[in-house]
Amino acid sequence: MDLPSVRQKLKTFAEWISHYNLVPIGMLAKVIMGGVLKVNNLDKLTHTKQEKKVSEINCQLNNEQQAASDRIIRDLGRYSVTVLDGETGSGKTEVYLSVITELIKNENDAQVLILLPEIVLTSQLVNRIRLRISSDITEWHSGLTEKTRRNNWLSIAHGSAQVIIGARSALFLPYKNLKLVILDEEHDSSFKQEQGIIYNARDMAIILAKIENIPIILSSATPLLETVYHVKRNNYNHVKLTKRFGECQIGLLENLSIIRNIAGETQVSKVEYNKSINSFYHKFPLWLNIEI
Ligand SMILES: Nc1ncnc2c1ncn2[C@@H]1O[C@H](COP(=O)(O)OP(=O)(O)OP(=O)(O)O)[C@@H](O)[C@H]1O
Repeated sequence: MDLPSVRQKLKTFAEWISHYNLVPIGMLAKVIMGGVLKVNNLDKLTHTKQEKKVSEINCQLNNEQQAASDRIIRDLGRYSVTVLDGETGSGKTEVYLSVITELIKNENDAQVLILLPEIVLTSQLVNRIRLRISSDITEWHSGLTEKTRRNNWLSIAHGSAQVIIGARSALFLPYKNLKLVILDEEHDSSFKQEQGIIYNARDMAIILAKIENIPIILSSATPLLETVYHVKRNNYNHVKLTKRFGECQIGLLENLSIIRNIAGETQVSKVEYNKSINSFYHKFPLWLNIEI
């Protein structure tokens, strides 16, 4: 039977997680096997080979997005953490999709992992990417049937799956040639797994990138304070999108970057602005002391 072997880097990653999160390595082995390798179903371990067909992205980036994409592409090929910071609707997803296409264009066998905080976001993004760059997107989350799970796990291990979109546990898959990790909505607390194996997938994704010596992109409209701290210390690269794409409007002034932007463009009166900022400051006092 043509079963993939476990790469040393995956073992190193599992050992690191086990040590850091005080988790028995056996429990991690089970997650790595993805519920796929079972003694009584070895005969079912065959998979449909995926056709590699990531194509040119059919989207023209604006100047700011293009500059962001170019900046990230410059760092492909080695470990780096880049914060892709831009308000909702500024086109962060389009930027990282263009990075993915560029990467796969240059390296035909490269695999990319996009980690999302919620399963429900997975299918939305899968549909969007299918329209944009490729029909072969591989999903990984608890909502898959056993058969799909088996097929996807094997495609990932054999390297025929190229763009993998998943929830937390996708971190532990046996990638053959992982070259880029993207963590979308990096601030989302759902990246914390609080049952069974307790870990923070956001932090562990950075460790995975470090061990694999590959770049990781942290995408967010509201980066975490610890992310802001690392940007200020120059530990992370910082790429900023300052404009929403097109002229779409957002209903509520709930986000500091929106409040700032509106103040900058003086679309609201000073009194309204001060009222918004004071109420925000009341809720999140630390934010206002940190400019990035
Ligand atoms: N260069 C572009 N060309 C065409 N459409 C674009 C472009 N950039 C962004 N858009 C469109 O603008 C909308 C918002 O873009 P996108 O989802 O990439 O933003 P985002 O910053 O990732 O948003 P969120 O923070 O909600 O994840 C989408 O409908 C997207 O298709």
